[in-house]
Amino acid sequence: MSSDFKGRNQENTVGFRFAWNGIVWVFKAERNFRIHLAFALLVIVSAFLLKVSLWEWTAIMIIISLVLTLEMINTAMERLLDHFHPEIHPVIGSIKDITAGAVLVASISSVFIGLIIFLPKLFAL
Ligand SMILES: Nc1ncnc2c1ncn2[C@@H]1O[C@H](COP(=O)(O)OP(=O)(O)OP(=O)(O)O)[C@@H](O)[C@H]1O
Repeated sequence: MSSDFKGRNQENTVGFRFAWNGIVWVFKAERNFRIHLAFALLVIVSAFLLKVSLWEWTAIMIIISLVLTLEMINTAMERLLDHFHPEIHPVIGSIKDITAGAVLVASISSVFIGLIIFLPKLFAL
């Protein structure tokens, strides 16, 4: 194995560790993230039990990752704004409202996707 390859491999491992630390940080700090994650796990277990199709799995995984990703970006944005501009300002308020709104849009979509996939299966039980 070339030293260049080993070096790059090590860099990737370290980069992955930093990214993992970011996920752990949000998990510890953000109650909303923990709530979304708990719902995601519930949905994944239900999907296994109700034997959803491949396409239904795809929709579930896409919407779960979208909600969690947006929650992380929302948290990062809040920290960034609080760090660089701790004072009250309408523009800061609107940016925070917009990123929180993005999480809400994805969360509402996730509820609709959940109803579309799970309701017919629950009625068929
Ligand atoms: N510096 C500010 N200037 C103006 N409005 C602000 C400011 N900071 C927060 N706000 C308003 O308060 C709301 C909540 O902001 P905050 O930073 O407390 O988020 P949060 O309640 O921790 O959100 P989350 O529950 O997503 O973590 C924002 O959406 C915004 O409307």
